[in-house]
Amino acid sequence: MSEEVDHHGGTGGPYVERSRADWAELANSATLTLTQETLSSLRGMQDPTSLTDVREVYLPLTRLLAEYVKHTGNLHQASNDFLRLSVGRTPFVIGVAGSVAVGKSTTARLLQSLLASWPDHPKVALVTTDGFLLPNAELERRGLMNLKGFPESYDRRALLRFVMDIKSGRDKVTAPVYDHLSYDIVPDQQIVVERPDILIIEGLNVLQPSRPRPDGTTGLALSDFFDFSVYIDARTEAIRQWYVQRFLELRRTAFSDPRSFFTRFATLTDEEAVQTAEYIWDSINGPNLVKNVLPTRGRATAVLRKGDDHHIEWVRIRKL
Ligand SMILES: Nc1ncnc2c1ncn2[C@@H]1O[C@H](COP(=O)(O)OP(=O)(O)O)[C@@H](O)[C@H]1O
Ligand SMILES: CC(C)(COP(=O)(O)O)[C@@H](O)C(=O)NCCC(=O)O
Repeated sequence: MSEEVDHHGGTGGPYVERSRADWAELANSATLTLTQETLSSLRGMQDPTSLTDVREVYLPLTRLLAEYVKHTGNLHQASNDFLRLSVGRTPFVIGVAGSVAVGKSTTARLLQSLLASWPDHPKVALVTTDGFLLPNAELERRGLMNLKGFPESYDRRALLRFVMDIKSGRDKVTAPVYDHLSYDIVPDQQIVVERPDILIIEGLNVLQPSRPRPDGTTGLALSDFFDFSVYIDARTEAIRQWYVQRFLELRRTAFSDPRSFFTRFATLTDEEAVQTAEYIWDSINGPNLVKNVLPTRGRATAVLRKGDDHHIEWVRIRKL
């Protein structure tokens, strides 16, 4: 294995970076139980993640996660002993962050499946933060319809309360549900999370710092309650291309569904569809990535960096 690569001044930076080849070696002899069929069902639209990628990238990541889960459990026990308490362990919370169209949902679903297949079969729940977006009617009222995905388009208080309730060890916590097809919150529908061993929370803004209050003080952030976090990274221009490609595919599929908010896009020509996707990217998702999402990358425990062809090229881990 080669020496660690470090872009932060010799060995002084707070991160260690591993090339894909070196990272892949860390899987050691761990066996992959995931089948091609399961992988296909977990992959997002146009996501080329292969079983080789799972073996070389995600398997080592889950081995590292197993260490974090085990040692967090030991720390919980030691803390209980010290405080002469016998409180139960709260769910281990993993945040998955990154741009729109970078492939967060594939990563989150893969992690859920791989972690759930550990020998002790932990209960692994997955919640996406889009359920905490304000309903379209409220976004319209606040003039935020063209800022969907920006921090201010979420009910941030409800999102923080959700994670705090999870970390309080509550038996049953609920989350609202978003539907990409109708492009809105689904009224009267909820996800129920009942004391999982592990909770994965995936979304653009999960690593956002808390926003300053009017008096200048700051409160708690979602990531204050994370035990581990993963940021999916790639060149901004590459993600823009993936967004446009996915939009073209959605035009052929989801947008043709009469229930879709975007039915008006189903009949666009290729050229018009590319222009529309580029416009949405350049006016909403691109600026959100640069202004709000990318600046949170340094807070992640692990960064998975993709090349322009979607394949993960290197992995960066925060030193402990
Ligand atoms: N307008 C849409 N209609 C239907 N599905 C969509 C639409 N936009 C995004 N999706 C789907 O929603 C999921 C999440 O997308 P996104 O938030 O961009 O995250 P990511 O690509 O990082 O997983 C993806 O599987 C994508 O295919
Ligand atoms: C729903 C999203 C904000 C993602 O939300 P997340 O789950 O990351 O909180 C995003 O996929 C989206 O729809 N953005 C709005 C601009 C667009 O239509 O691409």
